[in-house]
Amino acid sequence: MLTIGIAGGTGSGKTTVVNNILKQLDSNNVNVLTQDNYYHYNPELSFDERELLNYDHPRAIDFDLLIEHVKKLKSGQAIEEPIYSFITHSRTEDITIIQPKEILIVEGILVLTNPELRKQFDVKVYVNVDSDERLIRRIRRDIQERGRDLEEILRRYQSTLKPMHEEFIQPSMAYADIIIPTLKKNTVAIDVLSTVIQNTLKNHSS
Ligand SMILES: Nc1ncnc2c1ncn2[C@@H]1O[C@H](COP(=O)(O)OP(=O)(O)O)[C@@H](O)[C@H]1O
Ligand SMILES: Nc1ccn([C@@H]2O[C@H](COP(=O)(O)O)[C@@H](O)[C@H]2O)c(=O)n1
Repeated sequence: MLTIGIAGGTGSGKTTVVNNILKQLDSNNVNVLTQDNYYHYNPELSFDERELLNYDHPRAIDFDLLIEHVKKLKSGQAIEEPIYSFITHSRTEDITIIQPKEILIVEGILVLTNPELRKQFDVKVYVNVDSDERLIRRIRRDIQERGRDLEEILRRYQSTLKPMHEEFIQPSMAYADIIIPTLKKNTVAIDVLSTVIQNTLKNHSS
């Protein structure tokens, strides 16, 4: 199995890059694990308490479970991936059963910050976009898709998102094999990654 880690700040375009790669491939051969589904489960906290948590620190992620799932898939076993809701700040009751496939993509802001998880990746990618652009994209997306208002987004940006980005996420770019700038449509980088994946699939089937 070829395992690819894709990191980058919030709003950098990780999900968009993954979707563009999937468009060029037979998606029957590819699994995508999203770090967002591995936020710690905090059922003992109220909604108001969960809303105040720092979701940009590595401690917010259940890396033990994420690493266990990556290892299981790599060893040919199925996993039960949790499903997270940004509306309730919590895991839902649902899960997705994922069967192993030839390609595994793991994407999320913090996936290159954890040494044990990094070891699992054959290719490490960082999507790099400046903070102004990411904040603009985040405001638009969180209002349209994640049920947030401007005040909540800006409060989170100043209190946790920006400091955590500078302390943990941006420095993790140093571990990347490939850095994708997505201020423009970066078709060349997408083509390169898709070719690496297609070549791996060809080598496995020959
Ligand atoms: N190259 C790009 N140019 C303009 N907008 C983009 C680009 N890539 C992503 N976006 C937009 O920015 C927002 C955040 O992108 P997304 O892929 O969800 O980022 P991430 O997964 O890194 O948080 C989305 O609304 C998406 O449509
Ligand atoms: N309950 C939550 C959990 C996380 N976030 C924010 O999501 C961002 C990571 O997701 P991307 O798709 O943007 O990479 C991260 O910056 C958290 O602040 C949230 O708002 N609420």
